Amino acid sequence: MTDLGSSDRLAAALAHLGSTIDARAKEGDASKSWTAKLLAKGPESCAEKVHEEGMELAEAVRRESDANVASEAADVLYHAFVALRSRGVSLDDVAAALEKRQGISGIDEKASR
Ligand SMILES: N=c1c2ncn([C@@H]3O[C@H](COP(=O)(O)OP(=O)(O)OP(=O)(O)O)[C@@H](O)[C@H]3O)c2ncn1[C@@H]1O[C@H](COP(=O)(O)O)[C@@H](O)[C@H]1O
Repeated sequence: MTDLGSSDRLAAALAHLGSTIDARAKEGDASKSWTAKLLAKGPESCAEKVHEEGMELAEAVRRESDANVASEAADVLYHAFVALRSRGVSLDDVAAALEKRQGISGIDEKASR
């Protein structure tokens, strides 16, 4: 099995994606931009897309090619970012949530609840 590895490419691509989504939110045209179209529909529609794309990723992990798994994961990340934007939750907020968990085992965290 291949390691996940760290990826400067992913970090750069996600930063670019975040900026693009912000730009579409500010001046996107819903007839030309999927992002603007989704954002215009509000958080409920964004949530539906996150759910749908999550199911598609799960299905790909179960029985599809590595390329499809990567593609569906990209769909999930994109739609998660749009959903965050629809709620006004920033990437810094997500980073803070991830940082708080660093070094804490998920098993220990669950046991402490
Ligand atoms: N990363 C994405 C991205 N991923 C997926 N999608 C769109 O999300 C939509 C998903 O729709 P569907 O559910 O119908 O598609 P699907 O799940 O692939 O199809 P099915 O398998 O369900 O049939 C498609 O129109 C995709 O093109 C994306 N649209 C935009 N981006 C990024 O956002 C940027 C701005 O895009 P616009 O806002 O459209 O200009 C783009 O340059 C990209 O960087």
